Amino acid sequence: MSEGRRIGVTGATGRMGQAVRDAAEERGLTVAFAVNRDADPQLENVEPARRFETLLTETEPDAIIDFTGPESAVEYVTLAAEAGVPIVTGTTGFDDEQRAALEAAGEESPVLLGANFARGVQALIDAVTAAVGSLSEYDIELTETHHNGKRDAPSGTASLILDRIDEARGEPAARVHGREGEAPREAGEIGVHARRAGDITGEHEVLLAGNRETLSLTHRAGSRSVFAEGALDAASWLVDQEPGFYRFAAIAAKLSETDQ
Ligand SMILES: NC(=O)C1=CN([C@@H]2O[C@H](COP(=O)(O)OP(=O)(O)OC[C@H]3O[C@@H](n4cnc5c(N)ncnc54)[C@H](OP(=O)(O)O)[C@@H]3O)[C@@H](O)[C@H]2O)C=CC1
Ligand SMILES: O=C(O)C1=N[C@H](C(=O)O)C[C@H](O)C1
Repeated sequence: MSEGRRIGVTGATGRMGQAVRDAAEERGLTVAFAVNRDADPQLENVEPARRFETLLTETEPDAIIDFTGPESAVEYVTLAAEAGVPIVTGTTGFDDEQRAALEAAGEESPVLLGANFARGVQALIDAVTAAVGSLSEYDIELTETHHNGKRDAPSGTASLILDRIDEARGEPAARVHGREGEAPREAGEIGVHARRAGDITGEHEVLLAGNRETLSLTHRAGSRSVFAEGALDAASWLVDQEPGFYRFAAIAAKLSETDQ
């Protein structure tokens, strides 16, 4: 997002909300408002979530960036769309109904969803798709590792990668979440493993194994600023778009050509 633009931030005191505000400040953007569910009245510049609608009208931001939880993200996306303000959400863990609500909001105003705003993850997905295409008979296991505060599992990124593998294979694979007891591997299934530990920012590994070789493709995020920068780039692109429901994966390549 370019200097001088004004953004609203939801989930502002969360891990990502804080990273977005820091990245915005570094770029010379103005945070028009910041809200959090239970904002501490002692905290400067963060208001309680119930003031969201009022702040939308009062501060007229160019775009909103949301990293909260599925229920609240749907609420913010719906309200922003009604007000005609473009909104980027990086929240993960949506169910089908919530996803449909996000898509419906896109009919009124630009809405962009991204399960992972790191450029390296987009490259990982491309590499995985290519590998699955040429190693079609190999077993696949996916492991994602995140900090101990993460709520949803598997990660939004893991689900995205699994969807792309299904597309590359031309059919949906059975997703086996962890294994316990007598659980021999069935042909074609994908084992999915979610680890939660310490303050790990986010790692995704796709393992492809044949009988005499393995290929391991891994992305590790070194800092949340990677996600925050990607979300700001997405917002910068979104403010010039017509109403619609957009996915980060579909525009990431355009951003890397222009903004980096
Ligand atoms: N797309 C991407 O690149 C990335 C996506 N994410 C996703 O972003 C989301 C947030 O992650 P993270 O920042 O680590 O989580 P945190 O729990 O650290 O932050 C979420 C924040 O949202 C606040 N919140 C919850 N409900 C509301 C509400 N109704 N109104 C306003 N604020 C609210 C929480 O407040 P309280 O603490 O009071 O509940 C908290 O401050 C997750 O879904 C995560 O998977 C994370 C990293 C990168
Ligand atoms: O909760 C996180 O931290 C992250 N969530 C996203 C996800 O669920 O894929 C992206 C990133 O891995 C960090």
